Amino acid sequence: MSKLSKLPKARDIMKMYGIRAQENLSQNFIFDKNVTDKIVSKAGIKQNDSLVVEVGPGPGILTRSIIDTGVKNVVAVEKDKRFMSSLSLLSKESDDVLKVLEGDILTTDHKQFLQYLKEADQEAIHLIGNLPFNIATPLLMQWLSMASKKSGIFSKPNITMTLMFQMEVADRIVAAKSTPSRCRLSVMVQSVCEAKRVYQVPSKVFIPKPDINAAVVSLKPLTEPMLQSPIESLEQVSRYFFNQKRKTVRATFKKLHDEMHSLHKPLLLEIQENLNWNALMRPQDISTEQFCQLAKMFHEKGVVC
Ligand SMILES: C[S@@+](CC[C@H](N)C(=O)[O-])C[C@H]1O[C@@H](n2cnc3c(N)ncnc32)[C@H](O)[C@@H]1O
Repeated sequence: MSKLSKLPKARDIMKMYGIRAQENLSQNFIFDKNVTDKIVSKAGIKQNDSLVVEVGPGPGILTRSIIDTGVKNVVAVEKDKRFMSSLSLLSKESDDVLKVLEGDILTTDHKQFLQYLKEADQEAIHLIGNLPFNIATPLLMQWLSMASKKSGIFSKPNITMTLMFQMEVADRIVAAKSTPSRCRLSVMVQSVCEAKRVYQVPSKVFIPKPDINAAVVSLKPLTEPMLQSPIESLEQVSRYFFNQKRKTVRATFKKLHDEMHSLHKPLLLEIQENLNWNALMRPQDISTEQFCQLAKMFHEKGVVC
């Protein structure tokens, strides 16, 4: 039995410190360790893996499941200072495997994670979290951008993200082309990562219970990059196409042509000819590779949407 099991239960922590869930921090807690153990098993964390970064540990049940794997370092970033006392107790009990940072994950300097890795470390790194739903998509976009530029923690190889999203967002992240949930987010994610939905979590496991179910998604940066332009070009191109979701590719190119500066019009026609796409496709039928190809051409020719 884990020595952490001697610590107060999460519900008792909430009572002891008089903590109530705050909606503005998207606090929907999981108190059932069987569920958090399952999330951790989906992450594939192994004993002696170098580092797990957890977003928003809150009362720390998922954190306990992570520590129980025997990983060398866990860095947990929590914005709500009301959890600091119980998390430092957990840190002590973990023999300092757990390091707690009070702050906002969106602005946390990744040097605070990198300090726990050796220069030549090739071991697995995990980013994990029952994400606060109000920052889940902006955080994912930030990490995709960093992964595409190999900056921050993404300068290291062998990173896996195991992240909980609202079910509808998880469906959009993993949606294949020509499926109903396909959108700009699917293209952005799949241009940088391999994405799989690995665990469906019913709303009843959360306290307070949200209106919708959630799902855990596993994301692994591609070893052979598909994106050959800055991710911002892909962002711009895919946004333009998905803003006219019902239009065919031909109609979208025509609209773009009409809106463009006259200097760019010949370049656009050249791009269109080289693409050799089915003009009757709609944005959801365009593959991620095709969007990346388009973004590269736009970037190289200096054309903006
Ligand atoms: C959905 S709860 C999950 C809590 C806990 N991991 C669990 O599974 O029970 C989200 C957690 O993220 C924290 N949080 C919200 N916004 C944050 C931010 N910008 N940076 C870091 N933590 C944040 C909340 O305070 C809360 O503890």
